[in-house]
Amino acid sequence: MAQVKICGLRRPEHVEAAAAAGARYVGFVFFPKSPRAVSAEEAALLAPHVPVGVARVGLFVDPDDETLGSVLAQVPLDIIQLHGSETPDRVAAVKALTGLPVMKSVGLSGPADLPALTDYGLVADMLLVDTKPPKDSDLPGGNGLSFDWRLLVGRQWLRPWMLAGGLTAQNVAEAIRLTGAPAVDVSSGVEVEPGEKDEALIRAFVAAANQ
Ligand SMILES: O=C(O)c1ccccc1N[C@@H]1O[C@H](COP(=O)(O)O)[C@@H](O)[C@H]1O
Repeated sequence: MAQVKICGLRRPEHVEAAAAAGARYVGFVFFPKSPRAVSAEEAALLAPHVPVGVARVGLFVDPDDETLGSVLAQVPLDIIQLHGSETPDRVAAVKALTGLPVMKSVGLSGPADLPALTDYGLVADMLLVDTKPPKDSDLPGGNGLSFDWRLLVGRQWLRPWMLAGGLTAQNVAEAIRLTGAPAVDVSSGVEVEPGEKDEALIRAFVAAANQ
């Protein structure tokens, strides 16, 4: 049974649906270019809908210290997700600045990308193994694209990790079976259109991940 993170939540009813379905993490996207972006003020209104036992993850893309400080002053977050081109040194600096665990994304398209998981495993608290974004995409994640999961077969890293990238209720069980992922993260796979989550799709995803 894999743990589930539902990312890119923007409405209280979807936060509650994710938690009720059994998600262990909910994600708020602080990246203005995303169709799932929320402001700190909006996230502050969502946070009280997250029950105890469910972690509030703040997703940032190459944030500066001021952005992190401003969001954290308004929103009670449990984990910082860094989904940009942050270096290992920057990951360590964000941990020190915020005092929170940091989950660092690593985009994969082939075997040459795998060593980054070892490098970030030395500093990040968790790893998020995602699909490398297409070169012409405005979004470094949340594109609904999978990578070849066979890249991960038999591999282990220094830190707990999550699998992401193009997961849906239809493919998540197979992705977990193949990779042994202890946790999975989904955004566009539980949406009816970019940025619009759907409660039935959320429930179906969590059920499929728990098969
Ligand atoms: O969801 C977004 O809009 C987003 C924006 C910028 C960086 C990351 C983003 N989402 C993360 O991307 C992966 C995969 O998402 P998907 O399921 O393929 O849509 C996931 O970790 C999200 O947290």
